[in-house]
Amino acid sequence: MQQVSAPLLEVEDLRVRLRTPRGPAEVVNGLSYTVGRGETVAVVGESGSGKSVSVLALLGLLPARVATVTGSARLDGEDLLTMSPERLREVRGPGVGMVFQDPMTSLNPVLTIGRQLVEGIRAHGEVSKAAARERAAGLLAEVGLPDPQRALDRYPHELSGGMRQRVVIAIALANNPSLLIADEATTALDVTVQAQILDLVAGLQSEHGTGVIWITHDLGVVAGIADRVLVMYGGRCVEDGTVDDVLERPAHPYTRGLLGALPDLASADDGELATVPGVPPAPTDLPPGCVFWPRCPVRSDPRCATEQPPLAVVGASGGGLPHRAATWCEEG
Ligand SMILES: Nc1ncnc2c1ncn2[C@@H]1O[C@H](COP(=O)(O)OP(=O)(O)OP(=O)(O)O)[C@@H](O)[C@H]1O
Repeated sequence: MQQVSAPLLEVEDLRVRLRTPRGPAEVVNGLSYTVGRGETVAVVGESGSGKSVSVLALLGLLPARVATVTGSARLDGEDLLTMSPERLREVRGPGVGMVFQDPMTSLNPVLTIGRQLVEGIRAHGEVSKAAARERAAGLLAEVGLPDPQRALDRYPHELSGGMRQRVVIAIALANNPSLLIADEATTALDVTVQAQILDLVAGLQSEHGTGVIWITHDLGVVAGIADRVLVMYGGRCVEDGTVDDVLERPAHPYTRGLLGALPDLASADDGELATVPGVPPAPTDLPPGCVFWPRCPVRSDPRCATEQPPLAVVGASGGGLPHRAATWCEEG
């Protein structure tokens, strides 16, 4: 699905600095991207590249005493980063659905599944309790929970991890959000259930024009659901473009490493992002030039070590969408 009107979400120059015992950590460094209505943007990158922190920052979920967030993130024109906490809470419910890796962080252990779903549904619309319960059971069936009526009366600890994650997904989808943020949301689920969830999300997108940010390590999922891909490294976007551009014609040595396209650089692992030798830079001590320079086998330009490459257009593809990469290396 392609973006047709003004983007649903416009993130501009997002920066997150965390206070850590080892000094300030620049965890997200000038991230800019858009998500169109009905569009899916996959965010990929190694552990620690700033993917989770960047979406937590959008939703005001980082504790203010340790995190400084700057930039802007306009959802339907309204900046999430400067809105009042009350307004943000209003927007988060029906406007943005979130699914994070650990379902227990999203579920209240002392409330039944039904109560949590029904409360979510009723908080944002005039719905009777009975109708909300019906909708809750329907949603649980849609995410593949067996015996949804019975599941409504259970507490989170009575369900398996996979079941709990499906409940969290049902809650996130309950109000047909305009934006869905999923952070490794289906990683722990088996492939059949994962396929079911991805279908459900695709249905929501075509019916309601939901924009999706999908953080994943799974290249099969990226290839299957993403319209565009954003590759993060060291808190920066090092490459973005349509799914075909990034997966078929990766321009950044880091992306090529992740895709196993640089045989010296990476070892591919069944459908997962490949493992690139070496470790990412500490966010308290980022290199002055290209953020990937210390691990890069290409280093074909003298500026690699000293000057940070801008995210520049490397080619345009179908629909005129740019393919961008932040590298000095000619051959990528
Ligand atoms: N509460 C925190 N305090 C200090 N540093 C943190 C905190 N949370 C995250 N970080 C640091 O921020 C950086 C980015 O972490 P983040 O979780 O966003 O990475 P990620 O790309 O989402 O990784 P993963 O794929 O493992 O979820 C890491 O260096 C991490 O150590």
